Order: sequence, then C-alpha cells, then structure tokens
Amino acid sequence: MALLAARDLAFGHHGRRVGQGVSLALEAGEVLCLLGPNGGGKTTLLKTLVGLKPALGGMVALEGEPLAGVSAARRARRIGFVPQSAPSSFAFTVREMVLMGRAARRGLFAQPTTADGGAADAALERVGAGFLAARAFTAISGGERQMVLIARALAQQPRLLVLDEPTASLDFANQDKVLILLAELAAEGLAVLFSTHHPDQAFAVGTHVAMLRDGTLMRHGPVADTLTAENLTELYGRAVVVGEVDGRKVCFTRDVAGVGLSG
Ligand SMILES: Nc1ncnc2c1ncn2[C@@H]1O[C@H](COP(=O)(O)OP(=O)(O)OP(=O)(O)O)[C@@H](O)[C@H]1O
Repeated sequence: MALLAARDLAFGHHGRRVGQGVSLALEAGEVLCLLGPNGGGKTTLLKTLVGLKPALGGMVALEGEPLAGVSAARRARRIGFVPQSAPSSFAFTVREMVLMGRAARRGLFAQPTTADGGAADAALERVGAGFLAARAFTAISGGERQMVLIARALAQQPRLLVLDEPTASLDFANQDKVLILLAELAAEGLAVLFSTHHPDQAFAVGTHVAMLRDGTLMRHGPVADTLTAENLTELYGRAVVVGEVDGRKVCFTRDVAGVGLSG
C-alpha cells in the first residue's frame, strides 16, 4: 500500500483552486521530486498533501486512510514537513525548535524526556548543525535555519518526509549534504517528497519526478523515463539540453549554453 496517495486532488487558497486533477502515489524508499515553474502550485500542493490545507476536491490518503480523518498528532508521527521558512518571533534556541518536532510523540504539555532530547540532538548532528544547538533560532542565517527545520522534521521520526525547496538558501556544499541525506533516508525506508527548481537534483537523487504546471501534473513517473529534455522543455518553456558528466545526467538551457563569454 502507498504511504501517501492523492486521487484527483484539487487544491488552492480560500476556496479558490490553483490546481486540480492531481493523482500520485509514494511508496517507502522512493524519492519523488516535484518540479515546475514559479507560481505553478508546488507549495500549495505540498501543504495539501500533508494536511496543512484542506483539499478542495478529490482526496489524499495516508497509509490507505483518508488524511482528513487522521488526527493531527498521528499525522505528525507519520509525516515530517519542512516548510520554506518558519517565522519565529520568540527567541527559541535551535535545540528547543528541534525538540518541538517531538511534541506529537510526547503530548503537547508533557515535559521533554531524555529520549526526546537524545532524538533532537541526534537529528541536529545528522544535519551537521549540532554546533548551533544553544543559539537563538532568530539569530542564525537563512541556510542554517533551513538545516534546523530539516532536523526538526527528522526528530519527529516520520515515515514520510516532505520538503518545500529544502536547498533554496543553502550553499553548494550544504545542498549536496541535504541531497545525500535525502537519499540515505530513502535507503533507510522513508518516503521522501521534495520540491525544487533544479532538475539536476532529481537526476542526482530522485527515483520519480512529478512535473506541475498551471496546477496540473504535466508528467509523472520514474526519473529515467520522465526527466527528458523534451519534457523539461515543455515544462519550463525553454529549450533544455540533457547531457552526461562522469556518468551522471545533468541539464541546462540551450540559451544559457549559448551566452558563454569565457571562450
Ligand atoms: N496565501 C495565498 N493566498 C492566495 N493565493 C496564494 C497564496 N499563496 C500562493 N498563492 C497563489 O497560488 C498559486 C500557486 O502558488 P504556489 O506558492 O503554490 O506556487 P509554487 O509553484 O510553489 O511557486 P514558487 O516556485 O514561486 O515557490 C499562485 O498563483 C500564487 O499566487
């Protein structure tokens, strides 16, 4: 049974649809990359898939059960969601932020246990952010915050990890670390779904790709069949070239390839 499935899903804001007709399924061990142009509905779709927004039509099922009927606590034990950013007006420490990921496991008003602390510390170490533990979440960089939000989701020990542009504010090395982490988590049996503006990331770690344009799934399937120059060209409306470097596929647009000034 799929960990997460959407059937003919419609989604949007305040009752106004931005997308419809989305059907997809995600199994343990898979990494599904969500690609698509700005404003195409990726964030809205992800939030609907994790239950942060109500579906405007169709349905989402978590382990075969309609998501709408799954309690928030159970949802949080199954799904870790990493938003693009998390505004915080209180100066929680980084460790306290990550400990919040344990709330669904211990009850809202219970004190964190030693095991909760251990899970939070392990999650911070896993993303290489242990050194930030005592810092105020409001006083660290955007990239550091992104790593901490990933740690918070890991501390939940979910079966499904959904991340909205998890590498958006990361430097080259940290982007790599996050991609490797996502591949490792999938190898450990998690299902991973993340949005990105970099098709190369889908070549690197994706098992499947979903291409969302104007709120509808233009293509969806295994990376090998679906992530083609032709489909990417159609998705972005730019001529995309797919090549191979060191045995790995990479892509760029034909226009960018043509403006090189460095000889
Ligand atoms: N809070 C909101 N209220 C109303 N409409 C919104 C809201 N957030 C986004 N939208 C609209 O919903 C549509 C889809 O936006 P969404 O953020 O889901 O796209 P996206 O694919 O994630 O974009 P990007 O790649 O730029 O992050 C856009 O037309 C956007 O203007």
